[in-house]
Amino acid sequence: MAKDWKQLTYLLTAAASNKYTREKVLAGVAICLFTTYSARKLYPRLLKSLLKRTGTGDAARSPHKDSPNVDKRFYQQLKYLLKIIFPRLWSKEFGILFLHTFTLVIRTLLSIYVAKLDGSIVRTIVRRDVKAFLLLLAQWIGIAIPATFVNSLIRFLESKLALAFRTKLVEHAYGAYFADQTYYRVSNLDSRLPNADQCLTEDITSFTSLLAHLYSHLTKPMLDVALMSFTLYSLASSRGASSSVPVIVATTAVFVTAEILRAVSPRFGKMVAEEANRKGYLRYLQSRIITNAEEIAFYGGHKVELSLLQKGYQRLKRQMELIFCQRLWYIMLEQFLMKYIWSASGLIMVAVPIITTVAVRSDGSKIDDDFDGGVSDRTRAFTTARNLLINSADAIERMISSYKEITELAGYTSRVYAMFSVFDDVRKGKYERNIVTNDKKAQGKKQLEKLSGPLTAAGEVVITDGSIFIEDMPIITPNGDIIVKSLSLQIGPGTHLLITGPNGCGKSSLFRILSGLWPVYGGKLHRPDPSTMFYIPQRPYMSIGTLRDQVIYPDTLEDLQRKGLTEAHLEDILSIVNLRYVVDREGGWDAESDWKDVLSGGEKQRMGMARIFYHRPQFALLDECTSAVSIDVESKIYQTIKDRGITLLTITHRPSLWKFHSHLLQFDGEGGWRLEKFDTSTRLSLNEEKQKLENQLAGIPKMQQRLQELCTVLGEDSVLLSKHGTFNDLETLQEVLDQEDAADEDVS
Ligand SMILES: Nc1ncnc2c1ncn2[C@@H]1O[C@H](COP(=O)(O)OP(=O)(O)OP(=O)(O)O)[C@@H](O)[C@H]1O
Repeated sequence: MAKDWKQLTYLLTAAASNKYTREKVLAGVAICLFTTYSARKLYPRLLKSLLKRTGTGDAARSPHKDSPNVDKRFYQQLKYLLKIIFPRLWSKEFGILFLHTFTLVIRTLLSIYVAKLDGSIVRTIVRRDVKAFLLLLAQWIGIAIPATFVNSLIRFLESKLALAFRTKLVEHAYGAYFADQTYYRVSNLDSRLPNADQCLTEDITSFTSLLAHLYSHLTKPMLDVALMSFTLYSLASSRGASSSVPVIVATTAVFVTAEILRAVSPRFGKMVAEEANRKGYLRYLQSRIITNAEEIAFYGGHKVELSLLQKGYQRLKRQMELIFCQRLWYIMLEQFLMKYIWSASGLIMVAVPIITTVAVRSDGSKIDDDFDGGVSDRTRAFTTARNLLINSADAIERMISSYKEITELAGYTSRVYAMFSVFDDVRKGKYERNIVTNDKKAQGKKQLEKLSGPLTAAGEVVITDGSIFIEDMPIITPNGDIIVKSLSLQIGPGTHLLITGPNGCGKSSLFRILSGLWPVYGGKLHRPDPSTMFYIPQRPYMSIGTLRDQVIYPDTLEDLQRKGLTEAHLEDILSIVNLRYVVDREGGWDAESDWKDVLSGGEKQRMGMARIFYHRPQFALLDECTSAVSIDVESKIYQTIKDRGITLLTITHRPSLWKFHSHLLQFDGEGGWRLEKFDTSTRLSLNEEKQKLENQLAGIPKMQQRLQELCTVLGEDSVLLSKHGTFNDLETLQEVLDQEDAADEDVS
């Protein structure tokens, strides 16, 4: 065994040794050049030529626009991602990579050793040398233990490498996704990343697994080819054969194969990216059903949802089938060229030196003059060479066949890179969105003005200590629609503002701008830090966690303890919103449940209001958040908020809440607005009169219809109807009634 190790070392240092003649060294250099050429030139050439077919272009910011290919852009994107994975040289990831590479080298050396051992065993069999055979067999079994361990270690380190890569990317992605409300902006203000969840989970996993796999699958074959070619060369040289024939045969076989595969390779990168896209869409459809299960069940909407799911699945299936079909013939061709054509050229490579030369020992005696005519030695040489050749062919096959995987990697690289670049852009306030035209959107509504060109957040935003000051600020949707052209108002502490207006006039949008979710596209906005404003939305949000977590959201238990608050405080808060009973009903503060389903609509809204009393903000932004709460509890909650010194900014349609506000901001739904001091009593009496009139007039069409019926039954005309026909609107009716009154007065 020690002898064989010695031989291996000898082979590796042979090039530097002066035992080789000039011709041998030149042949060795030729083999090394061939190996290097295959690994470094042929391969990229193959990739480059493919680019010509698929078309290149410099890195566009959004890879979804162009199909991902193995091109300059792919290398740039990969470089960007590798910088995230390997932030510095001395990192854990580099450590694993180094260990993995070291194991791959060991594996190659072991393969060479095993190939030679195999040849020697065959020779002992041909020579019928039992003692030597048993000795070599013991060596065979002995080497199997480290060899199998190294094989298993390679897989283990590959998985560790993939996990380490994934951890780095996930940490980076989460950091970017949760910075500056990017998670909101990505889906609401930008349309480049429709399935961020798919990118954050599936795509990162696929990318990192493929990257680690490819590292292993490219490094090992390159090492194999280099070391095994050298060993093959030394075997041929030991028989005094020229190395030129094998080199020419091998180069021609590899070059021709690569050229053929280049010409016919399908665009796997593009196909894989599309597959990931469709997977993401299907996932989105499924998650929508889980989120809205109750609503869909009430509507009985399962047919529509099922058909949407089926369509989504069919789209994915079609794409997967396309990839399978392309792979079917591509792999067939690959196998044909690499297994059969290469084997044939391999046999030529092995046979030529053995057939054409006579091996000579260093003392000048011919091996063929041995007692068996040199048969056993030729058999050993053939077996060893064949083993090495099979291993090398296998290695080159793996290198070329991994091109398919590289194109797939290009697909995932493009998606993961796209995710990071969109996160980056959105964080910097650069948004791209597919603009919806007004025509369809504004049916039955006044046409909204639309901004042309890219939207830029040109407004001035200043953080103040306490008041909100808005000057000439437009309210513009992410779609570019100008809902309000210019808004100016000032809200100091204690200015309790009620906001009203028709649906879609921009009430919630004003809150989005105040909270920093939407950019300020013009004018001035001076406001306190968003952390001092607490927004309660129309749809109450329940988090995952305990009952306590629901009240203190988004604080954690540690925050609660740091603030010095106790469960007694929380119980007081729940008493204000009439929810104290929930603590007992659900089994205490530590109870965990699916709160979205466990609490009723009104309970959820009251829980939302409880958060105001826990956080005690300067401003409470309440967006129709008590529509399911009974009026008495609602009044109690509003009064307590005011008593605690919190300023109200309320969107509501309920007159019962008017009395808690001092000012009214009224949007007209056509871009206009009015701000006035709120005179609750006058407004209430006017509202009462309006409702009375509405109730009275609501009966008129019915009365009119009944009058018509009576006329038909009696066969008589009505004075009102004969004069004016039917009343199409209330104005006409009023006119008729006035005329009738005047006529009656004249008569009397
Ligand atoms: N993320 C978004 N992207 C594009 N347009 C949006 C977005 N969110 C809201 N809009 C549009 O902005 C307009 C104003 O919406 P907003 O939610 O402010 O209305 P609202 O006055 O609060 O209505 P409602 O009383 O029905 O709640 C609507 O036309 C809506 O379609």
